[in-house]
Amino acid sequence: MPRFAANLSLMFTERPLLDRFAAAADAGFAAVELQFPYEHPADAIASRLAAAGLELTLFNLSPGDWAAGDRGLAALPLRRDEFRASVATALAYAEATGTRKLHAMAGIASRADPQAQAAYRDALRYACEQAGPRGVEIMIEPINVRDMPGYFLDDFAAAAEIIRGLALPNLKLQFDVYHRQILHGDVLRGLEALLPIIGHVQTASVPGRNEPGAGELDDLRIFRALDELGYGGWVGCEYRPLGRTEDGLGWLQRVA
Ligand SMILES: O=C(O)[C@@H](O)C(=O)CO
Ligand SMILES: [Mg+2]
Repeated sequence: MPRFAANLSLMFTERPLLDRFAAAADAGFAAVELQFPYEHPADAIASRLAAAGLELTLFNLSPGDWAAGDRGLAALPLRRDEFRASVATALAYAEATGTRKLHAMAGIASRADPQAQAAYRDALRYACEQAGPRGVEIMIEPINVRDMPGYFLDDFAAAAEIIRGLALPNLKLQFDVYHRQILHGDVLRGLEALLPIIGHVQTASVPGRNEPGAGELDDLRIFRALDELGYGGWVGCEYRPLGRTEDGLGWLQRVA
């Protein structure tokens, strides 16, 4: 079975963020991921990771002003400077926390807009150039537009075309099984076809985005397929527990 990382933005939310690291370690996780770490100084996160003996596998670049509706900056031509600043901030956090994967969210824009397309490619080139010498990979993740209406990158084939077209050694696909199933289905064939460009995988049941096994897919079969395909990375558990986080970890014991 693959190795699982708890997503501390959605799991263990019964406590403040900084207290979730110890809770994840106590529950048996060796790694965690985060959506946005920026409310806390990087060294505060680093010391909680060290104290809990955890690896931080991935977090996102700043998405802009989430409360105002921003969902990333990469495809927004007028936010180029802000995007570039977010790369520098994320790389400083990555260095402090030993994180090797960063997800660059695209933003709310149309893929049919040539200016958005050009901005996106320029932003990804810039982020990869900055991240490469530091041993960091940049992820792009197709997100379903039921959850995020108007999101630029809502198609796995489009993401693959961008990654293959840019041909940057540290630009990879974040394959979130939850989004894949809602957008296209055909999860196993998708994993198989896209494996060479996959840099990170995330899981949640569909449609509720809860514990693996709680939805319409055979999530355990998907985990086995990841193993069979030779995926050696972490699987981020980006789900909202149905009840108390610890009470919903039976699926993890079953796959361990
Ligand atoms: O799937 C998601 O929503 C996340 O991976 C993310 O980073 C954006 O919220
Ligand atoms: Mg995701």
